[in-house]
Amino acid sequence: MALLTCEGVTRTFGGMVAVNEVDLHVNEGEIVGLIGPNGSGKSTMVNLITGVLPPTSGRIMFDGRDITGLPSWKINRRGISRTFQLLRLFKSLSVADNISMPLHPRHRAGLLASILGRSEATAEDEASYAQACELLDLFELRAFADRPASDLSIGQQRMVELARGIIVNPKLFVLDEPAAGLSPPNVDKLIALIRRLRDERGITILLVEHVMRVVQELCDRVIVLDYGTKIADGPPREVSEDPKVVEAYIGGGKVSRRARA
Ligand SMILES: Nc1ncnc2c1ncn2[C@@H]1O[C@H](COP(=O)(O)OP(=O)(O)OP(=O)(O)O)[C@@H](O)[C@H]1O
Repeated sequence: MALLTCEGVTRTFGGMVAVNEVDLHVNEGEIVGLIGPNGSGKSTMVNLITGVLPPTSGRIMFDGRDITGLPSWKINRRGISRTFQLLRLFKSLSVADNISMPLHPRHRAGLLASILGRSEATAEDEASYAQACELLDLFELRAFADRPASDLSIGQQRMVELARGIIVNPKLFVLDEPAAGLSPPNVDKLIALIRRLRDERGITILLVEHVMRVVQELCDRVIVLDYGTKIADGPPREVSEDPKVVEAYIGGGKVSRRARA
């Protein structure tokens, strides 16, 4: 069953069409890759799905409801979580605090009570800390719970970003280039971890990724964008042999192709 459906989704910036009439769906329990040359519209598509940007036209349905144009915090509450291309950790905060941060606005006691140090806030803080530690066990980073995020390597920081994304128990987790800058052993760890998120926690995954090994090994299905238009949608092996996809990549992305034009 489709958890996410985009119908005729378009986004323009001035006269430039970044995403052009895209139809796509992600089924419950699937790991779907969203790929394409530089500038093909992947990040814009992610921003439209997660409410960072409203579409210019088209409709986005999630879990049976229309989420088109909702702000990102509402979309997050409906069950879509995401990571960003650039790491967004608070380096001086502890690893556990970074992971539990998305829980705080949801707490009954809220930020003010937390500042005033009321006991209800303390109980919720303890519960958040325990949840963060449980995820740190899963990510094999438990020993770092109380250390500042700045003590972590880039690979470990990416894991912390993933943990922060799933602490709210999303139905759909959208990952924007999670393998960027990772060493090959860390890419292996990432692949295993994302698979566990789906298999053990039932989280559906939409993954933007340039590292093709991740896409080939992990994805059930791959959607390809080129110049904002969907040009392929199918199993990874089939898509990688599709002449339109080969041409899009050989064409080299927006810089060289627009220069050629
Ligand atoms: N806020 C914006 N204002 C104007 N143009 C934008 C904006 N965001 C994206 N674009 C343009 O939209 C097009 C698609 O960009 P987008 O970042 O979505 O592509 P991408 O496939 O994610 O690229 P990359 O792989 O390099 O991250 C590009 O031509 C980009 O310059």
